[in-house]
Amino acid sequence: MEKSARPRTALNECVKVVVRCRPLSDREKNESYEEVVKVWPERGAVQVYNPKGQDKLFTYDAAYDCSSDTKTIYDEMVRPLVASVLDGFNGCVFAYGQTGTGKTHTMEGNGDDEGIIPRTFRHIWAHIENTASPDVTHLVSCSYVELYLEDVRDLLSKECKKLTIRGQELNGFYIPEMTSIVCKSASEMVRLMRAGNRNRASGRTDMNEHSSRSHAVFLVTVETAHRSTNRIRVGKLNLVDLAGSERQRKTGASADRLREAARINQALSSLGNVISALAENSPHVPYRDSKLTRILQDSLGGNSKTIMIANIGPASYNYDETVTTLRYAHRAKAIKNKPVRNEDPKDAKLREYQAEIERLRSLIEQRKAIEKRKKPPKIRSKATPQDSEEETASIESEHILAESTIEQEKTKTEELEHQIRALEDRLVQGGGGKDLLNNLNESQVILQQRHMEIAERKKREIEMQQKIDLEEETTAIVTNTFTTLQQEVDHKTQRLKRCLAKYASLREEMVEQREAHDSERREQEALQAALIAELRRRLLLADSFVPDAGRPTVMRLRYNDDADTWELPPSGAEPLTVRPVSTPGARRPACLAVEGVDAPRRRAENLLDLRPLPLPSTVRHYPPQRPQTTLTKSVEVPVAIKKEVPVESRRVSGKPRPPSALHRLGTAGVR
Ligand SMILES: Nc1ncnc2c1ncn2[C@@H]1O[C@H](COP(=O)(O)OP(=O)(O)OP(=O)(O)O)[C@@H](O)[C@H]1O
Repeated sequence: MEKSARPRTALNECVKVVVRCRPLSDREKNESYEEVVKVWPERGAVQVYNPKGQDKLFTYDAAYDCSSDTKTIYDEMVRPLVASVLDGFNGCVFAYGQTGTGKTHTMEGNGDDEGIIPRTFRHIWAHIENTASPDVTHLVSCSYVELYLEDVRDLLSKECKKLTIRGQELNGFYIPEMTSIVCKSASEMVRLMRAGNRNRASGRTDMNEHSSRSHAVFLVTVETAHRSTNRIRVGKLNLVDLAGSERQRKTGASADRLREAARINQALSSLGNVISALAENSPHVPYRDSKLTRILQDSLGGNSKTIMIANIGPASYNYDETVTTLRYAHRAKAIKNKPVRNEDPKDAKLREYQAEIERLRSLIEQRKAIEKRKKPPKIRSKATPQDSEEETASIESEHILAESTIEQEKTKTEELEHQIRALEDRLVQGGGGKDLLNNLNESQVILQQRHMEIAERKKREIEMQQKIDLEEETTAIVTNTFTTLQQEVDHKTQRLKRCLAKYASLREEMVEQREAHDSERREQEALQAALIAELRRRLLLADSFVPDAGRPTVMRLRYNDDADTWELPPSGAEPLTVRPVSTPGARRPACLAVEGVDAPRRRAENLLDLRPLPLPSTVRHYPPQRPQTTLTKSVEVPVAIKKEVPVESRRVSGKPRPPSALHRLGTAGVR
């Protein structure tokens, strides 16, 4: 992601939230799970049957049931957003949901059901072809990154190199070294997407055969220059396929899958915190908490038009996760963004290319002018038989020199012309369209416009329906006239009952939310315990096998949060916690009195005792085996030697053993 221009004057626009429910999977059908989700597309509502209490009803900008296809979602919701991107706005479409609910299916597609990402490519190129004119120039470039285990990886680079997110909350975050490839057609973009997908981390879990183990962001940048106005508009579109939230007991994750799951859930929880903070208009939004929220900063509460697609499954055994996703999505509805058209931003590549083409053209002109002014090198006529041998040789060498100078000049000019052609080739100039206008005809454009109009009308219908539902109650009260007192009492009793029912349902909701929160916490604790156990195993291995010599270096490693790397501070930069002991041959001798913490000469310097707390010994000391000998009067080993020497003092003669990594970890979290 490149640094985006900050908004100048912006109108607030809420994040649009869409819910899509997938059909029951074969496995769910075989295990005879009930369907607990009912979608009301015409109301934009989703109802979830609650086995323990009242049903839950949530309303959104749109809701799609299991019979709907991605084409409908694209035409009704995403098409207007992509049209805005082509007009110079930033846009973001992100799919969120529990693992195995169809996020990748929605974003990338599956078989005949083409996903949102390839549909976007076709839409962009249809627009470029349709607006082709000598006045307009387009430049389309793509990048593809994934966030895997808190590493940002470039999916379009050869070795998926790790990238660093730069910037600050105030000016926005960006990824400067991300590969950006200029594309000339929709099929080229699809090829890029597929190449990136091959590099993407995925794996098998009990919930999904091909589960995405990373959050992926496909960034499309469309730059449009108008020659008549000399203005450049830059629209950036983030297409995000998040990894799914998952519960360890359902996915059966262990080892690497467990580590991935922990990171996925951590990033999603940070995303949830950002959404909550924005929805509640909190003064602090914790974007810095994870890389995912840094990448999505502009899309959530910033300069962008955003659509969230919440994917859910209908099976009863996923009731808790479905309700959590729906609550999450409902909260996101309140987020207000401030989109503005990006006009003439500093980092527009198109401007750079145009300037470079101009510079190369003027260079060629200059060369041509100089060549014209230059007198052609005086070349003597060919050697005659009367010329001496020396003269003949000099004339020939002059000839060769002149020819090579002319040749060099020619190649240089050709090189410059080639560079211009290469740059121009990257730009899609209107009118010069090779096979541009072949694919799309007028009627298709009209059809697309009609689609947008229908979608707009449908959206308004849903909004109206939701308003009507909301106002129905109030209107009934106002319009009711009562002929008898009893009638009024009955009506008011009915209202009271309804209010009490609502109150009860809210209380129930509160209890459920608390339970959900508790169960999530328990899940996180279990995950944390499993991870710490794994970490302790690794640290034990490190303590047992990393040689003493390398230990101090390892212990000096510090994590730099900003640069997002482990760093080794230069030696001597840190204050010493323990005074170094003298070595044999050194000026001062080492003795126990000097090395002890309470040594008088040490007291003034070490006010804090920074040594790690001792852990109970994990090593069992076996008594030395008595040699099996027939001698009755064996030589007794002196008691002083047999006595177990404490670990600390055993090392006094040499260097003290540096604190083990296990000491630093302590016993926290281990069961
Ligand atoms: N709307 C749908 N219609 C038919 N099948 C679907 C639909 N949505 C998802 N599926 C099927 O469900 C399975 C899981 O889908 P997918 O891999 O897209 O889930 P996901 O949410 O991306 O999972 P994860 O988070 O683990 O990557 C796939 O086999 C997919 O074909």
